[in-house]
Amino acid sequence: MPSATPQEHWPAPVASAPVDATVPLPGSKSMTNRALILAALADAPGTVTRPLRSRDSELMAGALRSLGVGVGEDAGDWQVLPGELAGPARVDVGLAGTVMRFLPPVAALASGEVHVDGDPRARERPMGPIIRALRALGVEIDDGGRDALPFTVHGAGGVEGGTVTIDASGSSQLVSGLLLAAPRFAKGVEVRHEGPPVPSAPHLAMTVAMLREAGAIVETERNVWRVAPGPLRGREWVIEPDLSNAAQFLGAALVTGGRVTVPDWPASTTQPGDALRGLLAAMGAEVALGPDGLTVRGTGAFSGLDADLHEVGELTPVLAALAALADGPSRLTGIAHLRGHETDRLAALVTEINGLGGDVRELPDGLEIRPRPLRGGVFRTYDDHRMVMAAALLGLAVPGVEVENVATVGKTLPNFTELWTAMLEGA
Ligand SMILES: O=C(O)C1=C[C@@H](OP(=O)(O)O)[C@@H](O)[C@H](O)C1
Ligand SMILES: C=C(OP(=O)(O)O)C(=O)O
Repeated sequence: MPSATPQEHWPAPVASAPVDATVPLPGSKSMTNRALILAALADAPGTVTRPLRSRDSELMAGALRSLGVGVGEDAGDWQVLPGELAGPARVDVGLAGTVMRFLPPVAALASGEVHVDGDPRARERPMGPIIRALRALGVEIDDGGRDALPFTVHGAGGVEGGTVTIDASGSSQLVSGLLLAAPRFAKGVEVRHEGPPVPSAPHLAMTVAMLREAGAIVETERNVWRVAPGPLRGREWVIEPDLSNAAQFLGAALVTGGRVTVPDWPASTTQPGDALRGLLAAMGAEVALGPDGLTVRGTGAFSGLDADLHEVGELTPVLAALAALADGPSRLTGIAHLRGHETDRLAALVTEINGLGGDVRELPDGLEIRPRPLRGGVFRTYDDHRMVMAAALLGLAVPGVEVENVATVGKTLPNFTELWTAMLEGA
């Protein structure tokens, strides 16, 4: 099936039989963009093997190049040549949370001006805490009083660093961004979080683990992270498949009562997508992790889900779609911060699933979903890749789901429609 252009609606295919497929997935967005930052700040050249090639990771590579880092290509892998970081530069973060939160602390290490901006929605995503934290660490930033994008980092060729307190309840990336560049700060950093709980604990664990793999000294306590100043090693980063992007494929096994295997599923990982094993099992799937990868089997019937998704928020859109097709009601909580994601995901899911005849209600911190017979219609995606993935899953069971701007899925999975079609053809 050809990919649709942004203006066309993509007719989500209905499953005519239980799926029976093995779906190899491209690399993790979160690992790829961390590896690029750590490689750029290293003391020797490095490589990123099997990286995700998508809008978010190309934006990260482009941003680093504009600061003087060599990011070359070799058969789809990236070779990273750290260089003197210097402006003037203009950085486009697109709608990538990882770029908008991880790049400014790197820009602060450069000499010269670095202007940072992104898509219109990027200007609405939480940035204030990291802007204020960088200022407290000695960085000059001109944001015109907006406390948000766009802004200009006036790089002085180095960052003093030290201790800073921030409220990272809006996004774990506000902490990760400070930590990833901190080995290069003169005093390193101590980040203390004060406020409602920080979401996405696995992503923070990923930041700490990858920093340590690069040779950084990192200590953590509850709501405190300390990174000592010191060199980062140039090394090879081998990127795991993106387990969050497995959600809709594995979900297809439940919806159709079939089987989906995702190869190369790591035996242990910091990726939040690994939680799919427990979450899908709780909905009634048979889940087996073996030498072939992760295999999920559905029986045709599956139950609703009562889960706190605070730590794995990015799984919400696909789980909500699955819940709308389940045998019983679901309650997904702990995800108020999704209002600051690519779109207000709670509002978007309520509007679009209910637009197909569903019954989804917004809670102060989540969603309540009561399955109802759904009908076809246009499913709007709000520049959110995961809304495309959610719509495709609904379309397996609901004839006539038309997905608006399917190309927006290229944020993290440019070959999504091809993989989806191949899955349905039993690849
Ligand atoms: O650090 C990362 O790679 C990410 C952290 C999470 O962000 P939030 O903590 O803002 O939800 C997650 O949702 C996002 O997709 C990727
Ligand atoms: C929230 C997400 O992305 P971002 O990295 O832009 O925050 C996501 O991928 O679900």
